[in-house]
Order: sequence, then structure tokens, then C-alpha cells
Amino acid sequence: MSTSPETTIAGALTPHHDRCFVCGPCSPAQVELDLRCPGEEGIVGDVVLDARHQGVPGIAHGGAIAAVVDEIAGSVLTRLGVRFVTASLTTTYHAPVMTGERLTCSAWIESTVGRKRTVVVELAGAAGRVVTGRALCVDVPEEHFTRLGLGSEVTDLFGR
Ligand SMILES: CCCCCCCC/C=C\CCCCCCCC(=O)SCCNC(=O)CCNC(=O)[C@H](O)C(C)(C)COP(=O)(O)OP(=O)(O)OC[C@H]1O[C@@H](n2cnc3c(N)ncnc32)[C@H](O)[C@@H]1OP(=O)(O)O
Repeated sequence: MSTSPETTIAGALTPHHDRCFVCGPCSPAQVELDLRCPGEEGIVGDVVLDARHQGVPGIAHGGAIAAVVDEIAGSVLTRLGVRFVTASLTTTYHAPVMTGERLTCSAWIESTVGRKRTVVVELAGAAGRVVTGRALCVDVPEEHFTRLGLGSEVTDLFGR
């Protein structure tokens, strides 16, 4: 748990389910991710992709980076209590992300139109910006999950 006065995502979402592919402690690919909420909206943090996430040896896999972008974008919304799914995700790779490289991230809501929210995620290394992601997230009713046979194990996760 962070000792900063900022709210941590882990604290805000606890108990978060432990099998999440990106952030879950039971995931063999769990990404080192430390997200904080400096204000009313948006989040900042640190992320490190390691050898489990490489594509080209020594360089983080673009798909792994996209998963992290989706996770961070989703965290912006879940902390606001928004029940959503990602409808579309675009990831622009400005420069290689080396495995073991510590990145800073920042993410915020760029626009809200009806049920659609666009969340921007920026990742930067010591030399500057490396990735810009945009997630189009669509608000969904609880029935989106219950009609799939999913219950409170999913619906209770939002808004923590
Ligand atoms: C499971 C969520 C995560 C749980 C988190 C728990 C807490 C965890 C804590 C920590 C953060 C973790 C963060 C994790 C993040 C991961 C998020 C995911 O991976 S979500 C799984 C992958 N995504 C799907 O499974 C969607 C599948 N697609 C659908 O279900 C539907 O297509 C859906 C709901 C997106 C839209 O279907 P409709 O029938 O409800 O609505 P229509 O009318 O089609 O669309 C609404 C509006 O959106 C536009 N739209 C829909 N899809 C679009 C697209 N691909 N591109 C552009 N626009 C699109 C449409 O044009 C429409 O716009 P107009 O209102 O007319 O202006």
C-alpha cells in the first residue's frame, strides 16, 4: 500500500479479483503496476513489463502493452464507479519499451458522449513518451453480465 496521501487503486478496488490476467496476483503474467489517484479524475502511476511480456527478445510485446493500456483505462472508470466494457482499443507505439524499463503512466477521460467514454493512456520512459493508447469504453447495464450467467462476482467489482 502506498504511503502517499493519494488514494491507491488497489485500496480503492479492494478486494479486486485475484485472477485478472494483467493485475491479478494469481496471474503468471502479473504486471508490476502501481496506480494512484491524484485528484477527482484521472490516474497516474508506474508500470514495468518484464521478461514474461517480451515479444522481440528484450522488448515488450505490443499485445502485452495493449493489455496494460486497457487495464489502466479501465481503472480510470472503475474508480469512478462506471460499469463498462471496452468496445475499441487503439495503441500507438512511439518507441520500443524495453523489458525491465520503469514507465510512468497517466490516464484521463478525454470525452464523454452518451454511453461512450474515450480514455487516453500515456506511457513514458526516461527518454520520453513511448506509448499513447485510446480506449473507447461503453457504459453497460448490470444485465450485460447477468445475461451471460455472471453474478455479483463481476458486478460487485465496479465502483470499488
Ligand atoms: C469486464 C470488465 C472489466 C471488469 C473490471 C472489474 C474491476 C476491475 C478493476 C480494475 C480495472 C480493470 C480494467 C479492465 C479493463 C478490461 C476491459 C475489458 O476487457 S472489457 C472486455 C472486452 N470487451 C467486450 O467484451 C465488449 C464486447 N462488446 C459488447 O459487449 C458490445 O459491442 C458493446 C456493449 C460495446 C456495445 O453494444 P450495445 O448493444 O450495448 O450498444 P451499441 O448501440 O452497439 O453501441 C453503443 C455505442 O457505442 C458505439 N460503439 C460500439 N462499439 C464500437 C466500436 N467498436 N467502435 C466505435 N464505436 C462503437 C456504437 O456506435 C454506439 O454509439 P452511438 O450511441 O450510436 O453513438
